[in-house]
Amino acid sequence: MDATTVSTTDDIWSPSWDDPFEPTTDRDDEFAELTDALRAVQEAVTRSRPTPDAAGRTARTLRDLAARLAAFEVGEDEQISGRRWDLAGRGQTLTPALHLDEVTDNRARGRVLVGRFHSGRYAMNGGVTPLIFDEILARLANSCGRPWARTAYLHVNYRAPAPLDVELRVEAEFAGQDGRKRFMRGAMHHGDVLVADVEGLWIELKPEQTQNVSLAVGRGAEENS
Ligand SMILES: CCCCCCCC(=O)SCCNC(=O)CCNC(=O)[C@H](O)C(C)(C)COP(=O)(O)OP(=O)(O)OC[C@H]1O[C@@H](n2cnc3c(N)ncnc32)[C@H](O)[C@@H]1OP(=O)(O)O
Repeated sequence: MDATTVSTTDDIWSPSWDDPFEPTTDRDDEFAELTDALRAVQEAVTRSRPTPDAAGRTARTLRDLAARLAAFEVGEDEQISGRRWDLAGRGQTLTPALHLDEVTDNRARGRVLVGRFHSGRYAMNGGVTPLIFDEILARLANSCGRPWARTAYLHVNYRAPAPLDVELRVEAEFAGQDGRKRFMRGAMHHGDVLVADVEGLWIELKPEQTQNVSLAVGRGAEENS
């Protein structure tokens, strides 16, 4: 078997978790499919209570897959993960896949669905909320040709437990600019219920702070295609 061929573990996995969104990826896109598959594994491992034998066999399979992918390791500027701006989730699996419906000069709107992998016990883990806010606020802060800025703070208020396996709406607003400082606001809703809101500060980087860093929101897709 060459490095691009992997075995499956159909005998062990029988995924039961369906994403009610449309498929997050173009199924002809192999890297996007790989990311989707990894999310499915994360969710399935979290939801399972395998026998020791099934756990051991699965662990060996996963280690085998990691070793096969290690043959394709590249530097951070060459990797695909996190740089596929055209995909929900940008081809990464740290943050739940955020489906962006709109990004304008001063507003962004998206949807996210969080499974048990990101659970803090029957509700979304409190550390995941800032991940989602950071994602959408950063996209807005750095959109429309604005020079790259980094998060200086995120002040999150948790207003209600965020339910799992249902669609949450996430909104971001560009609240103002003062020199290099960009003030951002955001909110997360489940239906009419405000789940969390946030205030964030992004600071535009000075030239010396961008050295050796490839920064381009929205150009990753073409770079990687
Ligand atoms: C779209 C892609 C999705 C991925 C999302 C990724 C987004 C991120 O998570 S970025 C990673 C997390 N953030 C970081 O790692 C940033 C770490 N921090 C830094 O690098 C620096 O502190 C940085 C760049 C934010 C600011 O440093 P520096 O440029 O030296 O700022 P400095 O000149 O001291 O301050 C500029 C202004 O900002 C203010 N400021 C800076 N930090 C803060 C802060 N934490 N709180 C309040 N004000 C602040 C200063 O008071 C100053 O204000 P003023 O101009 O009125 O005097």
